[in-house]
Amino acid sequence: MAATAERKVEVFDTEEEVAVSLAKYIADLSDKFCKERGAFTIVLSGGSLIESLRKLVEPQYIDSVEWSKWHVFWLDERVVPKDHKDSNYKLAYDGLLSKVPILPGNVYSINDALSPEGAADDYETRLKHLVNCGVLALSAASGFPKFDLMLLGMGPDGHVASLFPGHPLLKENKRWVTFIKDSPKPPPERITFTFPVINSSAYIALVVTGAPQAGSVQRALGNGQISDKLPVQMVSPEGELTWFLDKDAASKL
Ligand SMILES: O=C1O[C@H](COP(=O)(O)O)[C@@H](O)[C@H](O)[C@H]1O
Repeated sequence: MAATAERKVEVFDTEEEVAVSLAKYIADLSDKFCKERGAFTIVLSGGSLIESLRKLVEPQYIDSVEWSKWHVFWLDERVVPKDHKDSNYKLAYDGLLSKVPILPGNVYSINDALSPEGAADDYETRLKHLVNCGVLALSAASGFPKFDLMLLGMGPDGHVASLFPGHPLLKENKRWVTFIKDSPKPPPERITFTFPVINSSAYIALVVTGAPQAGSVQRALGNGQISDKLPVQMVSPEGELTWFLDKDAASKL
């Protein structure tokens, strides 16, 4: 479905250098899309990614980024209350959103009062509404929503979003947002964007730090021929894919 991605791999000595470079990358894309279309649609993951966004709250970016034009989404979310320790929304709110002047109405968190099925349906319906009102673009190539930037993390097992190795959801090709009730990583109930949505993105940053991830990074970026693809190997956007790795994550390359 998606055209072959333009892929860049950036390796930094430290996670601190990853965070510095990532902040500039995001700020530059924000500037580009705010100028081009008057809005910037950015998709956050949970996990270690949020800590790596810490440089965005420094004065240099607080004062220059057009935060009021940001529209913030989640690649995946755990179906727990928003104040629960496992909530990806809470993680992002505490680490970033509470510290920058993004309009509350432009932060699209899930309805945590619904079941996983209901929350996935509700999120997909809200995305369709945002396409209809022009906030969210639609990919002419795939017919799925085209976010300006997605920030992906990767688990040690090679999962991205809540799309886990060997799970049937890897093959979902109709839904924009779906749900899982048997996530191998707790908590079990989650909603997640599907691969057709991920791969319709204009830009994707895959941010991976730490030694436990090195084996999956090697499988994804090394030369070995392995027939069984890890979820991370299925990330192939219409636009540009950039890996941000620290030395530990890249240690087996
Ligand atoms: O459960 C999740 O895990 C992945 C990876 O997290 P990390 O802490 O290993 O970076 C994360 O990207 C996803 O959003 C989250 O729900």
